[in-house]
Amino acid sequence: MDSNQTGFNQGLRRVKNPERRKEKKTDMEVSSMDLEHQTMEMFLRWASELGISDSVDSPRIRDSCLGRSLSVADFPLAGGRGLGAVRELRKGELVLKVPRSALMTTETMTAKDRKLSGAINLHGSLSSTQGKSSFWYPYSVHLPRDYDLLATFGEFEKQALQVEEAVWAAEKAIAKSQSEWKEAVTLMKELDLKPKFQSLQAWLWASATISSRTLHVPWDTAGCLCPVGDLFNYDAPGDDSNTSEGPERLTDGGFDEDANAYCLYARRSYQLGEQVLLCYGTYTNLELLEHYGFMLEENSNDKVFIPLENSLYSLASSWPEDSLYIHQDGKPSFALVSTLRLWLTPQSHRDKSVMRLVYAGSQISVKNEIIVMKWLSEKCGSVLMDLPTSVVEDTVVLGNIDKLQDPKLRLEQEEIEAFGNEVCAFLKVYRLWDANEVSGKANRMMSKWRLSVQWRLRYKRTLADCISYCNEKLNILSGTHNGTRDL
Ligand SMILES: C[S@@+](CC[C@H](N)C(=O)[O-])C[C@H]1O[C@@H](n2cnc3c(N)ncnc32)[C@H](O)[C@@H]1O
Repeated sequence: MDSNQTGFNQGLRRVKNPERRKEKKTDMEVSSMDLEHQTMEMFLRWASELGISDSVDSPRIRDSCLGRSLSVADFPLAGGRGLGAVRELRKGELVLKVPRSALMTTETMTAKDRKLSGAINLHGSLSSTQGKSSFWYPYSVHLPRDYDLLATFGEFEKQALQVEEAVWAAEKAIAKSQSEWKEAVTLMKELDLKPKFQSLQAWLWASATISSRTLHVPWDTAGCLCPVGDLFNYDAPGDDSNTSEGPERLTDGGFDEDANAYCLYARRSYQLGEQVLLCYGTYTNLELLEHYGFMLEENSNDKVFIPLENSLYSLASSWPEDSLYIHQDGKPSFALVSTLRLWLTPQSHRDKSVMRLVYAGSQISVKNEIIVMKWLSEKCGSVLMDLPTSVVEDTVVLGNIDKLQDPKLRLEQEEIEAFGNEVCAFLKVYRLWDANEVSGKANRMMSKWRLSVQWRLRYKRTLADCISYCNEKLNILSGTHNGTRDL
């Protein structure tokens, strides 16, 4: 966000962004933006009346609950709509307080909506927030219309993930949503929800809202929806988790019993205009996709798993299977290297001194280390070779998806055909070849497909970086190896 921007309006800002498309907006786009702006103002006033505030001073009902510390703004490259700092913020400073009565939990839902008093089920409750007469309407009108969580992926987007582990995660998420929906249909009928709220589509929307927006509260395992507090976009926890200031909090806030409110704090210092981010927890990119519908190009918590031999897993009893992975920067995990060192040592050589070295995380011998690095490099190479497309091809596909999504480009059929097999297959699946315009649904599926390609590309880059890491180690080791005797 640019600190010289204009248009500041009661905690709601329009930001100038160089990445934003520069084309002139159509009348329809302008009026829908104005409407969004108006309903956002209405929402921020409503939130202020409920005592939500970004100011430490005693709450006084104002025109907006924001404007003292934060403002709503658009961050197209980091989560879209989010909250920006309207002044310099210090690390640890309280930036938002949401009183218990403003949190949407099963408890507050049933208190404010008598029709629901028999149903202790947040899924059902969410659908009933959508009517204009609902107490929660000013909040629910700003919930996203569509989500990109794995459970919402179609067959094409699921297969586009390519990597077995990821395809399987998507399959599991889709199957889980469907079976939960089937179980809930009876309850939804009892609630007499309108048929459109009983559909699988509505269920997916409600589940995704809960998965991607609820915060933990101690009294309700379902968690809570936290108006305004759920506008913070995500930042991964840093590596500085054990600084001199003590361990970094995994989530930057929580329910404070004394204040009887959900309190959110600045996790670091922020300059005026910067986006203020919240850490929702520690997630790999696949987990972010599953629970939140996005991923990070740079995520220090990302883990890349490669298929390993069963005999290696059984040997790794000291380390859980999920500790055998490659970090996003290509470095193999401590447990993976240690297990490989042992696995690649002949059984007859696995004496006490070798075991001691293995558990201490030390190299057994230069010769063994060379075998380990060669094995890992070859393994990553063969995983990459077995995947249907390469890093270069995926980069091209991503660029082509961006072109397809660009409304300014009116592409000719021949141009699109030249985009290659995957693009053509997508257009065929969604019957877009003959369509004059890309429908809303096709656009939404394109965003999910883009995420799949982005995820698999990040996965492949990590494997390629692991090969470089191993080769660098091998260079150093072969120097050592030539100069010394084997241990
Ligand atoms: C709690 S909401 C945050 C506010 C959200 N941007 C909004 O407009 O309502 C969480 C969702 O925001 C998006 N999001 C959050 N952090 C993001 C990030 N760093 N990059 C991309 N998308 C992000 C994801 O869609 C996620 O499911």
